[in-house]
Amino acid sequence: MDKPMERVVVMDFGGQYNQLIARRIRDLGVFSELIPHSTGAEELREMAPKGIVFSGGPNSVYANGSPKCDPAIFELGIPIFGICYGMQMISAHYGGVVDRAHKREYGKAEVELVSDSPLYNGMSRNQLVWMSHSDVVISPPEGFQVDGKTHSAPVAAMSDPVRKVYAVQFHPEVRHTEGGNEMIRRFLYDVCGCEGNWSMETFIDDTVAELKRQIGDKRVLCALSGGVDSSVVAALIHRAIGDQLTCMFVDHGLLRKGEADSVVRTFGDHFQMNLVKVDAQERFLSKLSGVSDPEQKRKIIGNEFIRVFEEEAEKLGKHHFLGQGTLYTDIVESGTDTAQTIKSHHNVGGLPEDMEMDLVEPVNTLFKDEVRKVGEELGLPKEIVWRQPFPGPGLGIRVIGEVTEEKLTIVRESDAILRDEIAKAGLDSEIWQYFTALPDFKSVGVMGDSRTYAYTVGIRAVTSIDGMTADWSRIPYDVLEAISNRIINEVDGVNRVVYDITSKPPATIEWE
Ligand SMILES: Nc1ncnc2c1ncn2[C@@H]1O[C@H](COP(=O)(O)OP(=O)(O)OP(=O)(O)O)[C@@H](O)[C@H]1O
Ligand SMILES: O=c1[nH]c(=O)c2[nH+]cn([C@@H]3O[C@H](COP(=O)(O)O)[C@@H](O)[C@H]3O)c2[nH]1
Ligand SMILES: NC(=O)CC[C@H](N)C(=O)O
Ligand SMILES: [Mg+2]
Repeated sequence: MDKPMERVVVMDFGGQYNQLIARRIRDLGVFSELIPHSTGAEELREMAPKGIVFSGGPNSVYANGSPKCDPAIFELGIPIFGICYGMQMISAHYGGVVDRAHKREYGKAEVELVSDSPLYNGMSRNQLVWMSHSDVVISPPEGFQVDGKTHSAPVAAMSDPVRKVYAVQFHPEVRHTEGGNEMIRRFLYDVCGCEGNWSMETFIDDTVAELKRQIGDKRVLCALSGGVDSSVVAALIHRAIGDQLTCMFVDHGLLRKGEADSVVRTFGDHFQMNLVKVDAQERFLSKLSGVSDPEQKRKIIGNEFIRVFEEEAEKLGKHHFLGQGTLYTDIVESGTDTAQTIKSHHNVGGLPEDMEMDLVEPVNTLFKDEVRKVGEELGLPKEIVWRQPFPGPGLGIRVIGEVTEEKLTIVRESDAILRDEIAKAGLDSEIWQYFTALPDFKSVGVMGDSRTYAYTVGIRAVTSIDGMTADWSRIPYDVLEAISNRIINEVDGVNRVVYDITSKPPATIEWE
C-alpha cells in the first residue's frame, strides 16, 4: 500500500505571501497547501501533516476578533513554524507580550542571529531579511529562547526546541530574505523529518489531463495578451483540446508603443492556433473618461474586457469557457476571505458578477517564475517566456488619475524611450520590470529661458523574481541621465523626471 502523502500545511491568516510559503515548501520537495486558519485540531490530526506553518496576516493579535487557531493544535505534538502574525499568535498563546512597535519595519532589515537553534545553526550571524510589520514580540513566552533580533524588534526570531515550535518576525518565504530558503529547508528536513518526495515535473501532464476532463468537447476562448502567463495558458489548453480553442487579443488603447503589431507578429511566428484581434480603443477610453479613482478604473477595465470577450465570442459561435493567464499573485492582491485587497487585478477583482462564460485558469496557483519554468518546458520562445510583465489594464494604471489621450501619449512615448535606453545599456534582462508613470500634477521649470509648467514623469524599475516583493533597480547614473535627457527633449508636456527608489513592500510595483 502507498504511504500517505508527506505534507506540510500552511494555515492561512490572511498574509500576502501565504501561497508563496506553500510554494517554497513544494520547491523544496515536500507537498504543501494552504488551509483555512479555522481548521480544527481533529481535522489536522487526520491530515497528519509533518509540520504546520502559521502564516502572516494583516491583523493585530491583541485586537478583538483577530483570527486565532484552535488552541488544541499546540498540543498535537506536530512541529510548528510561525511567520510574522504567526509568531505573534504563538507568543500570545504561550503568554509572551506582543505590542505595537515603536518603529515599524517594512522592507529590508538586518537580523542578528544570537542562538544555535537547528534553524540557524552555523549560518552567518548577520542575515539580510525582509520585514513587513508594525507589531512586535517584546518578551518571549516562558520556555522560548530568543534566536534573533533587529534594531527595532527585540525578538525577531524565537523557538522552543523541546516543543518544536519555531517562529520568525521576518518573512523567510520571500526571495529578498537571503537565508530564508535554507531556514525553511531546515524546518522541513531537520525539524519535521521530511523525506522530500514531491516534484513539479508532472504539473504539465496533470494539468492537461484535468483540462481535457473539464472542457470535454466544448469551446474555449483564451484571453491572450502576448505576455508569458496567457501564452502558457493558451499552449496548455491547445495541448488539451486543439482546435476547440480560439485566442483573442484586445487592443484597448492602453497598450505600449508598437505593442499590438508585435504581439500579432510574434504569435503568428510561433503558434499554430487561431488568433482574433479586437480593436476596442474607443469603448475603453470612453468608459474611463472622467474617472480618477484607481480601483474604479481597474473595475471598469476588467468589466469591459469581459463584455468585449462575450460580444466577440457570440460572433464566433458559442464558447463555454474563458481562458485567462491568472496567477496566484493576481488573486491574493485582489483580496480573499482573509487577505486584504491591495489592488483589484482586472482579471480577478475587476471581473463583473454576471459572467456568461466559465473561467479556465490552469496556472492560478503558480507564481511568475513557476509559469516561466512551465513555458520553457513547453518549448515557448525565449522572447515570450522572458518578456517583462505588462499589466492587463496597461497604461490606464500608469496614468495616475484621469486617463486622457494627452497623458497616454506622454506615458507611451516616455516608456518607449526608457525601453530603448535600457536595451542599449544591455540591462533589459537584468531588470525584472521597467516603465514610466505619469503622476497627476505639474511643476515649474525653465526651458530655453522660458518658464514652463508641465508634467513630471516617474521612472519605475525593479528587480524581482515573482512580483510579490521587489527592490528598486540600481540603474547606473549615466543611463538614468540619458533617459531623463531624452524624455525631456523628446516628449512634449514634460519638464521633470524622477526615479522611484521604493521597494515592495512598502510600495507596490505599479503606482495604481
Ligand atoms: N490586451 C489583452 N487582450 C486579451 N487578454 C488580455 C489582455 N491583457 C491581459 N489579458 C488577460 O489577462 C490576463 C492577466 O494579465 P497579465 O498581464 O497578468 O498576464 P500576461 O499578460 O499573460 O502576462 P504578463 O504578466 O507577463 O504580462 C492575461 O493572462 C490574459 O488572459
Ligand atoms: O494583469 C494584470 N492585471 C492587473 O490588474 C495588474 N496590476 C498589477 N499587475 C502586475 O502585477 C505585478 C505586481 O504588481 P503590483 O506590485 O503593482 O501589485 C506587476 O508585474 C504588475 O505589472 C497586473 N497585472
Ligand atoms: N505581515 C504580518 O504578518 C503583519 C502582522 C501584524 N499585522 C503586524 O503588523 O505586525
Ligand atoms: Mg500582461
